[in-house]
Amino acid sequence: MGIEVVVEGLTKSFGKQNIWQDVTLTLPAGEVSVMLGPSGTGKTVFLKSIIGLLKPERGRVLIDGVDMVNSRERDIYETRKLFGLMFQDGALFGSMTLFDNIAFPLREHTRRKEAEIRRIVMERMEMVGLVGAEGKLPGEISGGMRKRAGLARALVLDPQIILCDEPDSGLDPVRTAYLSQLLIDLNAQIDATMLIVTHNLDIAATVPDNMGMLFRRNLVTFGPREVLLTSEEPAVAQFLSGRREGPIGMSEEKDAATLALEQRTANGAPAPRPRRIVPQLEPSPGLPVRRAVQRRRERVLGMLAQLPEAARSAIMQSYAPAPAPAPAPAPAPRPPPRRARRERRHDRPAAGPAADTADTAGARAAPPPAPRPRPPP
Ligand SMILES: Nc1ncnc2c1ncn2[C@@H]1O[C@H](COP(=O)(O)OP(=O)(O)OP(=O)(O)O)[C@@H](O)[C@H]1O
Repeated sequence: MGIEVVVEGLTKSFGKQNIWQDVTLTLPAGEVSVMLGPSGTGKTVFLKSIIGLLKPERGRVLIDGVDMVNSRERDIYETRKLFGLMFQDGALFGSMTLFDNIAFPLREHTRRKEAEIRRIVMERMEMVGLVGAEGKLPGEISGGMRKRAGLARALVLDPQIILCDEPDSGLDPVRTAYLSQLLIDLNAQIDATMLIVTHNLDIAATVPDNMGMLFRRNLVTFGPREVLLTSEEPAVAQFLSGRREGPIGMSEEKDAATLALEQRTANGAPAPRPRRIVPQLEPSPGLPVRRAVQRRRERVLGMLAQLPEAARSAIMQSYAPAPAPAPAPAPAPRPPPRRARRERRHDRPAAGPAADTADTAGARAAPPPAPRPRPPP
């Protein structure tokens, strides 16, 4: 099972530029979380801080008892082996085949024999649907395949925490939909804790158990997906509806004058689209159920009283038992005996739709016998 990641009071600056401050959240073990936020709000910096590649000046990131900010470098290095990283561009070595790229962490960090490495690499390539492309160079394959290769490489060391930085960047909507399914399928198969940074609203709507958003140097919110998806917080609502009207501007945030002008002219702006929570993706048929689902259910129901009303009702709806299937239609009445039928025919009014008897209805419902398939010429 994946490992819980506890972030407490994390603050990161580069010189005088504060990126975000006092970020506190927990990535629940084995669940999938998404971090949203306009460009430049420090999502990548957040991922790098979790894995200990960047050093925040305050706060802690606790993983299995190790603080990735303040512990000894040796402990941080060891704990980093629990992670799988998928970068925006796949970060593949251009001169190596996909096989060698994916095998790279195994050859670098383990003493496994080549036969064992081959088995693991081929297994991961199968998981991401790349079997047959082992000999290709990154430059010879599509962007979607490069992403999947990056994901396969992130998986070879059996990570318990997977960080994905904009896995959808550069992908068309169809490939993005496949990638969303792949992420859920992976979670079902390996039960790892996952954090995905993305701008993609389809991924955000269908993949995660939990969601958060960074804006204006703060974590606006983090919690069960329903909290963010029903949030009335202006920056969240604007981001989710992809509108220009709201506090998010071209350069991350608007100044007060622009916002005031916008509010004065708000009457002319198109009405925001109503928001609807779509169901979370299920693993593909044949895969195990996600073990995180039951754990999350218990966790979320336990915190229900502390959540806003809209989120509470969305959660209750999602956990409501599925409606019972509609009752089977009553069997058609049996045709009366022949004599009675003949008598009744005399009473019948003019023929029309109302004259639909069990006989005719039955005749209509029975499809004509299907023609037998002809053998091919
Ligand atoms: N090593 C660094 N040194 C100085 N500044 C940095 C460094 N890394 C990132 N930054 C700055 O931190 C800010 C946040 O960058 P980051 O890449 O984390 O944003 P992001 O939210 O991931 O953006 P995007 O969605 O566009 O990828 C930016 O202003 C960036 O210039």
